[in-house]
Amino acid sequence: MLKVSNITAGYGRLVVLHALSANFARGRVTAFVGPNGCGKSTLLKAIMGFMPISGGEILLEGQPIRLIGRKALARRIAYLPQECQCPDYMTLGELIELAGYSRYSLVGGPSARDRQLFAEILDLVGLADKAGCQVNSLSGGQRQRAWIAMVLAQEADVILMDEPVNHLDMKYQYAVLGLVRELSARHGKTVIVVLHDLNLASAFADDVVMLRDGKVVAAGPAQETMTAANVERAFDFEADIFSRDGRVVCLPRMSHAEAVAA
Ligand SMILES: Nc1ncnc2c1ncn2[C@@H]1O[C@H](COP(=O)(O)OP(=O)(O)OP(=O)(O)O)[C@@H](O)[C@H]1O
Repeated sequence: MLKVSNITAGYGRLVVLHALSANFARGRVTAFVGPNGCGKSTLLKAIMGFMPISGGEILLEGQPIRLIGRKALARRIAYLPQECQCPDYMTLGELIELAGYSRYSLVGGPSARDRQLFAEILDLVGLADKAGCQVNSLSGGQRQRAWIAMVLAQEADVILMDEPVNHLDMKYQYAVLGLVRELSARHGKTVIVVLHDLNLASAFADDVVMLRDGKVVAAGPAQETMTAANVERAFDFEADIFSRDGRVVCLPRMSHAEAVAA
């Protein structure tokens, strides 16, 4: 579905991604993990065409992304950046409606089907009673769910999410990632999600790509990539890896006292 082939990209003279390659199949969830500054967000921005790439190619169903117009791309890839903002006056209902703009005709707004979809999505993220509220008046976690609803309302086949559950409590972390996983499995969405929590990555992603310094340290099914050796290579951090109910669990070896001393 989406193929990142040997891409090199960065900011001015700073090269962040070094000949990085990764494949994303339809209907699979891939988690990108890696230390701060290793290039996870940069990769998502490069896929969206928000920054030039100096080498390599990004292909969506075989077509170079750089040749796809912005509106056409919005119908096919939805992107949730790390930081989202909207004007104070905007309500949640308006935000969701805005997300579907690439589907509307020039004169018509959302169709009855669109409105039905928006209501279902708000229900899914637990904000059905907040459609009339200003987005900026919601709590941090509610606002994050509002942004997630916005991305889902775009109805794109590929969804890119940069740390989508950072502000959420445990229940909603699981609810949101569970929902994303179900969308992927049931509707064949290709999902790429940047996560910091390796245990969430192993619980919800089919594949994990571990990055360090803009290069891939390991890529593949979570069970295979999340090994103690790979975690140490990527993060310079010692952890024990356990397997529970077919899911891998990562537990830092370092005690609180050792962390303070380090
Ligand atoms: N707009 C920018 N201009 C210049 N350098 C940037 C810019 N954005 C990011 N960088 C640099 O690019 C590198 C990779 O940043 P990026 O945000 O992709 O990392 P990340 O893996 O997503 O990090 P984090 O886990 O902290 O969110 C860092 O060295 C960062 O300082």
